[in-house]
Amino acid sequence: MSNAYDTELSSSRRDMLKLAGVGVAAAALASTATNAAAQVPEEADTEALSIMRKGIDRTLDVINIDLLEEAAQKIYPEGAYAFIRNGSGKQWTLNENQRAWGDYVFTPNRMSGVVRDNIDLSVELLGLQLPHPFIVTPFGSHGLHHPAAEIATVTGAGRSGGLACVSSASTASMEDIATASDGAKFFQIYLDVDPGITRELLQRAKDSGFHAIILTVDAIGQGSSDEYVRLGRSRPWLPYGNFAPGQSTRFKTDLSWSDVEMIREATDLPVVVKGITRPEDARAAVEAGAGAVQVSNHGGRALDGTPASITVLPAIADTLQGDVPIILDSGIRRGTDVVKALALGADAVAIGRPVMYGLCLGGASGVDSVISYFHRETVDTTLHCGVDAISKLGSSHVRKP
Ligand SMILES: Cc1cc2nc3c(=O)[nH]c(=O)nc-3n(C[C@H](O)[C@H](O)[C@H](O)COP(=O)(O)O)c2cc1C
Ligand SMILES: CC(C)CC(=O)C(=O)O
Repeated sequence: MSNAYDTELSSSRRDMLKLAGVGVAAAALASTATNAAAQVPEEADTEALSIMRKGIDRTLDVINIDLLEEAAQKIYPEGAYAFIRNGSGKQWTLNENQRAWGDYVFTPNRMSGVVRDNIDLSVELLGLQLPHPFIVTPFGSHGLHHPAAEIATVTGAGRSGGLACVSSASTASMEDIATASDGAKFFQIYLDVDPGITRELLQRAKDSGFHAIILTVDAIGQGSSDEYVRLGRSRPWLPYGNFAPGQSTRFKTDLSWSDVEMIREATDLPVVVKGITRPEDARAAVEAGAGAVQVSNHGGRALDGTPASITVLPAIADTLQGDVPIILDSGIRRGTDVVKALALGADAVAIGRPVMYGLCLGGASGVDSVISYFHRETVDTTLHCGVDAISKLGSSHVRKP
C-alpha cells in the first residue's frame, strides 16, 4: 500500500510512545488536552520536547517573509526545517511558485481619490462573511512549530476574524481546536482506505462546528524533499490528535470524483476540492458537488513540474465563470501576490509556510502578525490599483509584461 508521503499517519508503538511525550508538553503549555496526551511516555522524543518548550507568544514585526523564515530557521531542528521548507523533486514547482508572480505586472490606476483607510478587504465565502481574504491553509502537525500547536494558530487567525483550515493530520484534536476560538474553521480531510474512519472524521468535524470540509486530492505520492531524505527523515514525530494512540490510518490514493459525492452524502457541509490545477478538473469538481475549489500545487510538495497556481488561475476562472468561489494557494509571500491572485479570479488566498514561521516565532500573536503583514501590503497594493474594495479588482489591473 503506498500512502501519501512518508507520514505513516499514526503508527508503531515506538512512535506513539515518542509522540505522547510531545502531546503532554503541548497540553501543558496550551492548557488543552490532545487525545495522545493521556498517554504518559516512558521514552520521550527529547529533540521534539526541546522545540516544544521554546514556544512563546509575541507580536512580530514582519518586514517580509524571507526575513521571517531566516529567523524561524534558527529555531527549527535541521530535519524539521528541511521537511517544512522544501519541495519535491528538482523543486522546479517550489521555485516556480515564486518566479511566476513576475508573469504579471500591475497597471496602476492613478489619481483615483481612494482613501486608504476605507479600503474594504471583506469577502463572502461559502456563506461566511470574512473581514479579509487571508486563509490559514491546512497544514499538518503544527506541534512542530509551537507547543500550543493548532490551538495557537486558530487563536491567532481568529483575532482578525480570519478563516483557519485545520488538517486531519493536526497535532491537537479537532474538538480541542474547534473550542479554542470562535473564528471560522474548515476541516481538511485525507480519505482513509477504511471508509468507516473517513465517515467518523466527517461526523466529528460536523459535530465540532467546522463550516466546510476540504478534500485534498493532490497528496497521492512521495512528497518528501531530497534534503529531508538526506537528513534521514529526522523531524520529530508528533502524534496526530484526531486518532487514538495505536490507531493506524492509511491514506486512500485511488481517489476519484465519486469520493466528492461520497462526502456530500456523508455530510451536509460544503466541500472544497483542494489541489486543482486544470480547468477540466475544476469543472468536474463542481459537477461532483464541490462548493468551492482550491487552486494549489501543495506548495511544491506534490508533483514537481506542476505549474504555479497563478499561471493556471485565469483559465480556471474562465471555465468556472463564478459558479463557485476559487481559493488560491502556493507561494503567496507578499500583498502584491495576493492582489494579482484576486485580480485574476481568486476570491481568497490560502497561506502556508509564512503562517507557520509566524507560529514558530510568536505563537498565536505571531500568526496574527503574519496576517497583519498581508493585510497591510494588500491594502497598499489595492490603493495603487485605484479601487476601494478587493471585490472591484479585475483583469484590468494586471497584464502580461
Ligand atoms: C509542511 C507542510 C505540511 C502540509 N500539510 C498539509 C496538510 O496536512 N493538508 C493539506 O491539504 N495541505 C497541506 N500542505 C499544503 C498546504 O495546504 C498548501 O497547499 C501549501 O503550503 C501552500 O504553499 P505555501 O506554503 O507556499 O503558502 C502542507 C504544506 C507543507 C509545507
Ligand atoms: C500528513 C501529510 C500528508 C501532510 C501534508 O499534506 C504534507 O506534509 O504536505
